[in-house]
Amino acid sequence: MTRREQQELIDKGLLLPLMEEFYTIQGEGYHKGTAAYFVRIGGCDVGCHWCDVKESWLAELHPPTETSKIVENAVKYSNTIVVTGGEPLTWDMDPLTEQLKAKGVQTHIETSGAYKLTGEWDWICLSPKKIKLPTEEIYSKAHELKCIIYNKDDFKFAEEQAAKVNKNCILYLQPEWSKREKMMSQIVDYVMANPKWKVSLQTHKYLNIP
Ligand SMILES: C[S@@+](CC[C@H](N)C(=O)[O-])C[C@H]1O[C@@H](n2cnc3c(N)ncnc32)[C@H](O)[C@@H]1O
Ligand SMILES: Nc1nc2[nH]cc(C(=O)O)c2c(=O)[nH]1
Ligand code: SF4
Ligand SMILES: [Mg+2]
Repeated sequence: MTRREQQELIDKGLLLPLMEEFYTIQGEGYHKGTAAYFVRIGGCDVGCHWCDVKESWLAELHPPTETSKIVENAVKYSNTIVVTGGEPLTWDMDPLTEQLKAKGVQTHIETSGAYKLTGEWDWICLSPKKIKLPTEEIYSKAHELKCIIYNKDDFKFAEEQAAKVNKNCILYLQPEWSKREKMMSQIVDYVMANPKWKVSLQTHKYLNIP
């Protein structure tokens, strides 16, 4: 295949830069505690300084993989597939989710929402970032809003984002991992004072699982 042919398939979402895939327990948010197969797609240019998967950022480092092969493999493990990254919406998610839905599995996405929403999703976890805000369209579609708290200013940003989501969207505050000791007590106080919010922890890190 020439580079140009490869790029055309990537543009169509028929090839995706696959970083890793693993069967684990969803650690975060509404579905925490539920077994799911994770598909991590490389490529992200949002640039969160505290990102816990910076190795995902450069798409070129991850092998272009046939979407059909990703699906064929993933459905062997679980009937819930979590697509994450990197930023999965960097790519056209229509072929991936169309094929997953054809196999009858649940499709979940972890996204910053910074790019056009593609794909057919049973669950959208929107985790907005100040440095590259979500597109307007995703706020009406998100099932959960998961705001990361790194410092005090992040509570204000979380409220601004909560004002934009639909009324059924479940609201979470999740401590940034390296600041968890400092921020957790503030998050606890905040959630007790503002009970529309819930706490989300990265429980997989406490459990030492992927
Ligand atoms: C690695 S990101 C990949 C998906 C997408 N790019 C996004 O940011 O939503 C998966 C989730 O981990 C969160 N996350 C990343 N680094 C984190 C950290 N250091 N502490 C807490 N949560 C983090 C993100 O906000 C997001 O909700
Ligand atoms: N167990 C587990 N749960 C997760 N929830 C969101 C994750 C992510 O990196 O997107 C993640 C992850 O990497 N592992
Ligand atoms: S948007 Fe997600 S993957 Fe990209 S840098 Fe931020 S946390 Fe990491
Ligand atoms: Mg993670």
